[in-house]
Amino acid sequence: MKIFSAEQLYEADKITIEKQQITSEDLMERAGTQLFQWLHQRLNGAPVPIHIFCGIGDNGGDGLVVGRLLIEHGYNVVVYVVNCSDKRSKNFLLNYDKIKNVTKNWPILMKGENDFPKINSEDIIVDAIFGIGLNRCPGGWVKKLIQYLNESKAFKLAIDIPSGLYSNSPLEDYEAVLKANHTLTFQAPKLAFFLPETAGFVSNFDVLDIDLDLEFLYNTEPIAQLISKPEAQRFYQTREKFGHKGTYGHALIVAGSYGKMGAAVLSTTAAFRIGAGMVTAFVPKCGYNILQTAIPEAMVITDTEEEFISTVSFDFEPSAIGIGMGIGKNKATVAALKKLFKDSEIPFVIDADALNNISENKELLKLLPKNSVLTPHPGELKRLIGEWKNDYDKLEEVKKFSEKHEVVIVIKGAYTITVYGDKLYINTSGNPGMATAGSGDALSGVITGLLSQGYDPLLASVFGIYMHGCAGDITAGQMGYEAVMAGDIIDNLGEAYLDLFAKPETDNEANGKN
Ligand SMILES: NC(=O)C1=CN([C@@H]2O[C@H](COP(=O)(O)OP(=O)(O)OC[C@H]3O[C@@H](n4cnc5c(N)ncnc54)[C@H](O)[C@@H]3O)[C@@H](O)[C@H]2O)[C@H](O)CC1
Ligand SMILES: [K+]
Repeated sequence: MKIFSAEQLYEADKITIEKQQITSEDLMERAGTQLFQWLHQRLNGAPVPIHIFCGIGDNGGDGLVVGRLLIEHGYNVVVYVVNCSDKRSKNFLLNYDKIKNVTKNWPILMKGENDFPKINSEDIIVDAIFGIGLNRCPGGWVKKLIQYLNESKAFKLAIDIPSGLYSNSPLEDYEAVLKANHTLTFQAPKLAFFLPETAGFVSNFDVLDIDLDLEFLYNTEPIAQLISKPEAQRFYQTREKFGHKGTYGHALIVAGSYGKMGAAVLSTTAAFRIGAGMVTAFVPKCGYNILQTAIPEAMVITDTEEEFISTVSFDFEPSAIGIGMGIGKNKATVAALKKLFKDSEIPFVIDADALNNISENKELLKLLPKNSVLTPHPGELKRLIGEWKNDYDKLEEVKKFSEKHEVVIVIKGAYTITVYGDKLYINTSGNPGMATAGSGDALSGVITGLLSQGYDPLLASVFGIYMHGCAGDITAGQMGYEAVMAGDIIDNLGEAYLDLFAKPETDNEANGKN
């Protein structure tokens, strides 16, 4: 699914109105009707008090539409107009008149703190104050109203976007944003829903399709691309009947140091589980028995050093190299990286201490093999590209780094974001159970294993991240978040493949009625 900027959505509105020969009022009615149906399906006529807070623009207009429809269906609704300015949008005014024709309880004009209504914890708050037209940080009594609503225990439903949040630019005041329990957003989610500093205001959301012009949406370059199952299904490369282990590549995992051999075991196993035909682990001598015992399927080459990597040598042409997991920062290891990067044309996955070694030895940056995949967690990213002001600044800096060094950067997090040039791919699988030691080692092994099967670096990253997260979701479903360990995620990669094309369970199957 594509993510568009506010400007692109306004453009989509305009084109939809022209091409479908409708008015903007019709489009608002369409949006408001979708909102009503979502609520009506869930409320089923329940007499719960619903407080709708309308701004004076089209977000407010949506609030008036859904308010009118709820009132017409007998719901217990009070509508307030948050009079933050004397301006009124055209469609706000049209719907302000319409709602007055269906009730004698006309919208209540709010002019300040004295007008804040009493809201009980079992009530519902509908936030239609600001949408994607927010153009400055809410202040004064309007900010206080947002804080008042946040203090309420009532269920908060945001229309299009929680008021006070920009759809795709940095926040100025975290106190002036509604903390929505659920957001109903039109046509496509907004970038702010997925970034660490702002995702917390959205928590859950549903996308309401308001039938914007498909051709425009198809032809418009998005500011980011969401990666979910449909995209992953398209990335998957089927296996031919007559494949053999050589068909699926021979990956090399360069990992481990004394006390951190587990990273080598996890990444090597993950490369196998995601489908590499053969995997050789290159480890310090101390890892030989460990690897041969833990993964008999893997071949093992050892360094001349007992406890750390000093010279990487191998007698075959790897189809992909994953390096860094648990390797530590010994000077000899840095020298080995230099030599390896200089001589090699093979696609790399560069993780963990290999990234830290690059950050501390900037001459390694110039040697970075093109089309490598770098997989930093936020701390490693800071060391690599320096501090950033906010999430948007971070993304811009990472795009510049990716373009300059011609590499794929995987920014690991709740929504892992893959950056390639100026393109952003936001993963939607995964869960907090995956914040556990070794999860990153497993991901590096997965991406290396996909590279080794011939997936290009961008596809190997985006598809690998999705599969790693999907395996994590299956694991959390089996044992809950807290018990998830990296090895369990790897063990469920096979299940993740099966899940990719499993037909969705019908309600009867889900309820055990076949
Ligand atoms: N295609 C769609 O997604 C559709 C979206 N719809 C809704 O329209 C809003 C956007 O409406 P717009 O009138 O452009 O802006 P807002 O309602 O978000 O803003 C209201 C108004 O408030 C002023 N304003 C902005 N910031 C502040 C502030 N901090 N303090 C005071 N006043 C402020 C600003 O001048 C705006 O005029 C979108 O979110 C959807 O809800 C359509 O209904 C259907 C199609
Ligand atoms: K809103």
